[in-house]
Amino acid sequence: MMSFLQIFHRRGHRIVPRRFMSTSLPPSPIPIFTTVDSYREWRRSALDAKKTVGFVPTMGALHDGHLTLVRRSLAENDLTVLSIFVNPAQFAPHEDLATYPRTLPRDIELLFQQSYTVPTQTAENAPQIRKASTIFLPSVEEMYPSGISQTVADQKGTFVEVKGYGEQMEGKSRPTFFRGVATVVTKLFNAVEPTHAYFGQKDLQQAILLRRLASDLLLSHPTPRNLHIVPTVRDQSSGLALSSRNTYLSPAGQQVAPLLFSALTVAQEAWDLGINKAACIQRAVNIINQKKNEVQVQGLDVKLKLDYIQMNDANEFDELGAEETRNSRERPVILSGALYVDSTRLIDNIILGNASEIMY
Ligand SMILES: Nc1ncnc2c1ncn2[C@@H]1O[C@H](COP(=O)(O)OP(=O)(O)OP(=O)(O)O)[C@@H](O)[C@H]1O
Ligand SMILES: CC(C)(CO)[C@@H](O)C(=O)[O-]
Ligand code: BAL
Repeated sequence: MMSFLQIFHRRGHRIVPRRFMSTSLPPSPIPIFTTVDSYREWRRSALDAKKTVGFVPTMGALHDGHLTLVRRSLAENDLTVLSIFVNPAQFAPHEDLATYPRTLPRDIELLFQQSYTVPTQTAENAPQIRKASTIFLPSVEEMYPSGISQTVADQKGTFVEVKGYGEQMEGKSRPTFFRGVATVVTKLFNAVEPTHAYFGQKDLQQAILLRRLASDLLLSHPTPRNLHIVPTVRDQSSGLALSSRNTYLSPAGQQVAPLLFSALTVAQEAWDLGINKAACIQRAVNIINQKKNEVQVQGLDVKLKLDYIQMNDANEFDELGAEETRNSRERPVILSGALYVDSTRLIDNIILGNASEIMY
């Protein structure tokens, strides 16, 4: 049987699948597949070799949040695949599809730096070091053979909707977002056939909705149980959740961006004291308003606009009633928010209650 590397052609330190020797790709020590067919050839050999495949879907512009998902996958799977695809269907026509950061050469470099040393049973065995196995980098045409319009009314072809779970929180502000995400992730799962898949808590509604999708569509690659959610990685000193869109922030914007997490933390503290939902959220809103005043007094060149702060059931996503307290809820609650810092929309969340019911 051919080894994994035998199906690639080596040229210097660049390794690309034989079937795709494009000059438009940057040099990469990690094999890059740009078509589903070529990826499937690799996937078949992984299947024959009975290897488990961990999958980390991304839109690129990698940071330590993504890399934490990669490291978890490396630790839990024989092979790890990372996809980079900026999915037009999840961007509304007025959103930032055109300007979304695209940093492929740096992404490849960062990914290649990640490794996991498999613990060995005996001192004689040489330690096995795992690194990412492949990057799946499809074109828009590859992912949307029927074409794709960002305007839902103009779309033709097959789309996936998770009804009842995409209208709250993020879905209220971005009504077509989860349709786009559910559609592309279904396609990615079909193409990549992962044993395990890894998503970040920063986009918690997305990850829980995708578990629902895996359950409703009876997926086996991955099963809902094998769709994992990894805690949000934050800037150590400010608490700001890492996000590709943070690169849009001006210096003044970077200074105030940790505000969203601070406001959520204040609401969490109030909730833990037994204070009701409406009052918890009011305390968080007060923190934001206070900062708006400070910004004005200090003459900082930055505009803040709160989109929402909400509390929703972590399974059904129904919004909590104003009078509810921690005593009225047995199951975990998502405390989440979105804040515009100038035109950059930042999101964040904290799980209230038993997070281990969700975070696995
Ligand atoms: N700070 C983070 N901690 C943990 N996971 C994260 C973090 N940021 C992103 N992820 C996860 O990485 C995966 C890919 O996310 P994506 O490529 O959209 O990056 P992003 O930083 O979330 O970008 P954006 O700025 O567009 O929200 C998602 O599952 C997302 O939840
Ligand atoms: C899951 C995802 C890769 C689908 O495009 C995207 O929404 C993201 O990066 O969170
Ligand atoms: N991380 C979520 C991707 C998006 O906002 O489009």
